[in-house]
Amino acid sequence: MIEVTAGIIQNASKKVLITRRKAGKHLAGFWEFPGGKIEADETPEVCLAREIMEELNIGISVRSHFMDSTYDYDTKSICLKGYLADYLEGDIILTDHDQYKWVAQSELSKYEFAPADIPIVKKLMHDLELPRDIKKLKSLAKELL
Ligand SMILES: Nc1nc2c([nH]c(=O)n2[C@@H]2O[C@H](COP(=O)(O)OP(=O)(O)OP(=O)(O)O)[C@@H](O)[C@H]2O)c(=O)[nH]1
Ligand SMILES: [Mg+2]
Repeated sequence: MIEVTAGIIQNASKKVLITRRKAGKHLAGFWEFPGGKIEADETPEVCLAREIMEELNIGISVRSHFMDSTYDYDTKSICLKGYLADYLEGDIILTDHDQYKWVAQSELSKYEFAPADIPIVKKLMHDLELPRDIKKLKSLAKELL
């Protein structure tokens, strides 16, 4: 099982950074949360910050673990470790990707993500719906009281 970190990186306006894998790479053309393989003796947090600086030239601050998603591709099995992170500094320079986008969390389902990412996208969309459900419950409770 290959352990891979993936950053759900948010900017000041809460948009999330997604990147598209360039031609020649495994899963070329699919969108992903940028990151990469964890090296020996590296924590996921250190790995993620390193990969993001190497691949995108930006500094981030890793906030917390979000969820893991395991997926068996034909040639390899991957444990994708999703972490929430904040954008800090730097202008994006692409090396492993041919496109990047800052997107609202509610728009994530419009993009074709790598298969291992789908559960992470689903959870991000689901978490977004929670506050709305709580509001509905509150107004229902008021009506009943
Ligand atoms: N970084 C990243 N990799 C993902 C995601 N989803 C997913 O299936 N993968 C797969 O995880 C594997 C390793 O990721 P990677 O190619 O970014 O690893 P890396 O940066 O260390 O690159 P390298 O192997 O070219 O040195 C790839 O097969 C990639 O397709 C994702 O959201 N982010
Ligand atoms: Mg990578």
